[in-house]
Amino acid sequence: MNLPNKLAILRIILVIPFVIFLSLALEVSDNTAVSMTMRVFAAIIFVGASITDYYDGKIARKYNLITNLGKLLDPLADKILVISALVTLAKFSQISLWFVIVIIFRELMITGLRSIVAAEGVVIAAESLGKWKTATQMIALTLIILIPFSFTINNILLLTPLILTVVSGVEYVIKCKNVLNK
Ligand SMILES: O=P(O)(O)OC[C@H](O)CO
Repeated sequence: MNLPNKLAILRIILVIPFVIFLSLALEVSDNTAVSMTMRVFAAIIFVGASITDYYDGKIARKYNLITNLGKLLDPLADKILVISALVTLAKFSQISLWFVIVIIFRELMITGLRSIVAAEGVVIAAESLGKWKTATQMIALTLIILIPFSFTINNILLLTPLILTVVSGVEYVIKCKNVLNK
């Protein structure tokens, strides 16, 4: 359990206070001081957790701490964080449930494929498109968490991450298919 993996675990643990603050913010009206304060707390935790995503990879590469556990844990922690934000926002009708379903479907499918391929002895780490997908998801979600936009604007903000989620998902499916066909 090296530092990058500990940071990924921290990202998972931070989901608990994050969901509590975001739910509290959305339960009260959109523009009260209480709601805005809760939004700011939720956004700070979300951004903090997202930053650990940037640093765990950087530290792992710099200090040669890349492990198979890390290659699986890092994307999993990102997915847990992003999905927790999406589900909470959908629960309070802030974003389209269909967007959430598509993203969860992709994330579950890729995690499943990663495990199947890992059982064959091949570990598929995050690709550049997958990293962009996660980065754009985190940026769009930070804006949606922090600012009480309308339902339509929230969904427009999620369009780019949604497209990258699908396209990068297809890229992984092709990669896994090639590994399994070998
Ligand atoms: O697209 P994935 O599943 O490889 O996830 C990418 C990671 O979240 C990048 O840190």
